[in-house]
Amino acid sequence: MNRLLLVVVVGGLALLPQLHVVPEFWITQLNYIGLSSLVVLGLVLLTGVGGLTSFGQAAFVGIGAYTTAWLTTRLGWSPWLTLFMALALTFIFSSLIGAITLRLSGHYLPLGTIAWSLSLYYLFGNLGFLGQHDGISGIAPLSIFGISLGIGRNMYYLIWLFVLGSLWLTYNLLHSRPGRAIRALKNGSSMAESFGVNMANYKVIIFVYAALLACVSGWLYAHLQRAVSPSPFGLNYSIEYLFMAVVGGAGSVWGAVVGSALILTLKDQLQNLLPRIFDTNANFELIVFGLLMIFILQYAGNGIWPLLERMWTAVTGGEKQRRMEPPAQAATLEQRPRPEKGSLVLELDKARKEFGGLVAVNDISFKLHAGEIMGLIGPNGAGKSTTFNLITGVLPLTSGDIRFQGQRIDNLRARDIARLGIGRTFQHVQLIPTMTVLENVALGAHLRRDVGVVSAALHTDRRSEAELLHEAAVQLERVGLGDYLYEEAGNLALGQQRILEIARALAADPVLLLLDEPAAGLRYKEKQELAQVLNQLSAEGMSILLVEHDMDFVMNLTDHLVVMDFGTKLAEGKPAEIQQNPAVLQAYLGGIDDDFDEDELAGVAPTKEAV
Ligand SMILES: Nc1ncnc2c1ncn2[C@@H]1O[C@H](COP(=O)(O)OP(=O)(O)OP(=O)(O)O)[C@@H](O)[C@H]1O
Repeated sequence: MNRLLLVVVVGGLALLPQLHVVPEFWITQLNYIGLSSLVVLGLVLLTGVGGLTSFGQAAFVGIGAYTTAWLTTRLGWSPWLTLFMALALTFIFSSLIGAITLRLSGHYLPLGTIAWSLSLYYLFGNLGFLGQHDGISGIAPLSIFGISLGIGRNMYYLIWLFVLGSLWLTYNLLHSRPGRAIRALKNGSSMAESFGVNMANYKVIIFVYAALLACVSGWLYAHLQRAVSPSPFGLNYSIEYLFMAVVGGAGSVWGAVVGSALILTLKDQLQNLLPRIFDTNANFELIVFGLLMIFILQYAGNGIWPLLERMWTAVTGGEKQRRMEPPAQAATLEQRPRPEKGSLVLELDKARKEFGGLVAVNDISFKLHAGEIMGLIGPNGAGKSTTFNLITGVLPLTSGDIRFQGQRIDNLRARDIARLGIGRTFQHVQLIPTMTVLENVALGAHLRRDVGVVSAALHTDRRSEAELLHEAAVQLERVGLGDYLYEEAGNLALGQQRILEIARALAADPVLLLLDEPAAGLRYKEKQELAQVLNQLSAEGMSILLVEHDMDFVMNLTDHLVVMDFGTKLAEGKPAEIQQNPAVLQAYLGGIDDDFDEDELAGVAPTKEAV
């Protein structure tokens, strides 16, 4: 949000209760909007950003509310102490169910959240010491420094202090090292894991984070309402929170406030208006909400906030200017030691991969040395990408072994292999399209700094963050994308997106670079520039293994080629030898692949050795 607008919003919020013309009803309404905003903010992170749908947030509100209700009324604890108790309880509970539920994928995950949310709801309603369905009443109001928060106008300040604080924490978190990993969750796990991100951990982290926000909301609710009963913690309310997130804009922190304000205001107005129109007390507002949901999904799939943001930018134009500034100068990240030029970097020994009855990689063996550029070529379906996935740990080997700098890696996970110094790009570009080019590349440097969630949320990570962004900018400059730092990655042409993937892989400071069809979609001049960058990297000692269908590009660039066909190694040697190899010519001329023709393979362009 623009700073000026932020000052206006915060100033307005602070002044509102002081204006006695503002009726008590609106203060109460704003208090409930604040309470909902806290829960919905958690959903923005969990569902909007992380792509994990939860129908159980109201249950966590219940844990916060019941903990303080019971401890203050039955044991006489201070409410401020119960806040920590409620947070601790929610932390333990959400970590446990998160670790279990988040293993589920697809529609099983929302179903799982419904299951435990219903269980908790019935637990609240049936436990005798929690007052069963009558709940607990007589909860004392909060007070700070002798000032009672028993009246709505005072409680308002505390609620909105929590809301603004949570918005700040969440915004910081999203724009940080862990935040980039969280934003990668939605795109599936293989890409981010290839840069060392432990995706399962981050899923649990955002689940717990969202649960803690809901718990705070419940704690505040109990002391505002001064009584708790199970009904506001049921499935209906969880659905309503999700609804608020979608309507407000599940991808942006302010969407939580906008969604909560819109839905609660609309609900209240409709509850007044509809009975008068239809002369009945039936819950017709639910029908209106259903229609509204269809309308929003149809015409503003990302919710209301992005529309408001776009309108504001169009009016002020200020955002554009700020975007032009490159990230601040920062210390250069330290590099891992490079292997001696010519030393053995990668060795595949009878690597084999079977998919059921299909042998996609059939006992392939080859060696790659430091500073060498090796090409892996072959017709479509030859097993090249599968070989890449075996090396990077995305797929497990059926048999054989793979060694990287002497260490066996075929039993390691993708993120552990990334940690050893293997960077990669993907055959089908895997970027986070709504994230800037700079942030996408910074994700590649994930393992080079160790910033945790707490430090990111409190924004004490400034130095590390500046170093990561600086490194990302340096790599983008190196591959020729320095003019696109703040462009959304999804707006780049496909060829540029491939180059962006190379910059991201370089940001990981790899010893070995695996490039899957890097030249696809590039124009002639761009290919030449790419070849120049790769040659320079190789001169610096980087080992490169690339899969490529463009024969001119491969023959000019590589030192060594391995040719695959139907999963088997057909030939291996220098480009000039491969061009003359009868078996290779036969494989390409057999009509298996349209990408090749005889002239192309025969090397119309001079090969690297000839140059
Ligand atoms: N996950 C999978 N499950 C089953 N079969 C697979 C899987 N991945 C790849 N294959 C099959 O393995 C074979 C090799 O595929 P691979 O993608 O490795 O070939 P490729 O040489 O990279 O082809 P292209 O040049 O078209 O990308 C193909 O027959 C493919 O259908």
